[in-house]
Amino acid sequence: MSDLDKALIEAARIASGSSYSPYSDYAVGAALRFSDGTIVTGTNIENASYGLALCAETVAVAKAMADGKRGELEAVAVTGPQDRGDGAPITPCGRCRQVLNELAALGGTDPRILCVGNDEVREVQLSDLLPHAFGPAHLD
Ligand SMILES: O=c1ccn([C@H]2C[C@H](O)[C@@H](CO)O2)c(=O)[nH]1
Repeated sequence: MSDLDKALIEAARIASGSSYSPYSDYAVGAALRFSDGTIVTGTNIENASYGLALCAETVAVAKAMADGKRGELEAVAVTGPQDRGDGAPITPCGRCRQVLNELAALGGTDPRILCVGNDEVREVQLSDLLPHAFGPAHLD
């Protein structure tokens, strides 16, 4: 794995340290890398009204876009807790796939998604996770 990808995964892990997840105790970290090298991170933010939880990936996209970031989204790393489940790589939920797709479409990329597990990093493309996506082009 490249040093750039290792750094992206590390950034996601560090971000998960700020997770506010008292209800699930499931800290997720996400890190976005743009083609200019910029990294934007996010972590999950839960709510006493459980269904209002914000996922790490969605928070990262919101942070980037709120700061005016509109570049080419190159890669995304997602990390979860290492002591839960079977340690399989964590994959973005359905809503996060759609949210990521919007940012990716703006920059015209199909980003690599690095799904981090305990013993493995599974790399997929966003288009693998969300084939035939609905996006901004449909509204032209
Ligand atoms: O891709 C995912 C999947 C889940 N979560 C969060 C939502 C909730 O806070 C916790 C348990 O579902 O993990 C994310 O942040 N990203």
